[in-house]
Amino acid sequence: MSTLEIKDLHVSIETEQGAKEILKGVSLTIDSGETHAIMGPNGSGKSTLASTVAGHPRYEVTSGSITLDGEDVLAMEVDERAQAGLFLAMQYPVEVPGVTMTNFLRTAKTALDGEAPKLRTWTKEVKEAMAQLKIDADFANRNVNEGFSGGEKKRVEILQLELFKPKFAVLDETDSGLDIDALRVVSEGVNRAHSENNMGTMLITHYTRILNYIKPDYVHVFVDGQIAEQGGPELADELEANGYDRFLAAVGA
Ligand SMILES: Nc1ncnc2c1ncn2[C@@H]1O[C@H](COP(=O)(O)OP(=O)(O)OP(=O)(O)O)[C@@H](O)[C@H]1O
Repeated sequence: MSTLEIKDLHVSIETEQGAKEILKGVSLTIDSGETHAIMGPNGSGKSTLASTVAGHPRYEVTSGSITLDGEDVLAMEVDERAQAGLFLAMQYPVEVPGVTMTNFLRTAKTALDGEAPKLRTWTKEVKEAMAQLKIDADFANRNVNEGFSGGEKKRVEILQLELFKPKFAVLDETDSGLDIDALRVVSEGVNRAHSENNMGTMLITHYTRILNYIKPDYVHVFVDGQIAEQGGPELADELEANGYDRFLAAVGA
């Protein structure tokens, strides 16, 4: 079993007015196989948490720690974090002109594993994963995310998740912009990664709809750079019914 542990994390960004603290002491422990949903109002710092775990240079960790099985994640470069088993699916996946999906997937898999996957089994695996995610075979020859619709980009993120087999995934608003069918297909991909690889997940979302498909073990309410409350799936239902008012009032926002 693996553990991703975030302890009393404080993160600032540099603005024109000087340093601004966005995360104000976040603690969260995710074990293999667990799904933790993070819900919170706009601007509360959810994406900042995701980007900090992934190692985005813009975010400065002023105190606290992130460890993966006791190893200091904050001391790792971005590629080392991926090699250690962390995966980030971003709110806005980037386009990579001039690099086909086929080349990208194989190059990334080689970099992650330290050796090239066997061509015959790999090609079969990619084809099967694409079919399960209902991604047309033509996409293999297209440049990464170039001209992909929002929903297509999200499917391709989950394709990577299934092929790269990370220990932990951070999914930042993977449900945004998905139609009902795509939401189901994408959720099934995440669920497969759970059951087949015992992946742990931090799932950032605004809507409880995705939680009908990907069942969270824990729900954390994120307000003003902190976790205001944690509970089980019933907490998501309360948020859906009542919004964030009671949590915002508690921090005086
Ligand atoms: N360059 C910047 N200058 C000032 N404030 C910034 C800058 N970058 C981020 N922030 C602020 O950091 C806060 C946290 O943003 P973040 O994207 O992490 O929130 P979020 O919870 O993911 O929001 P959303 O639900 O809208 O995606 C926001 O108030 C945002 O305006």
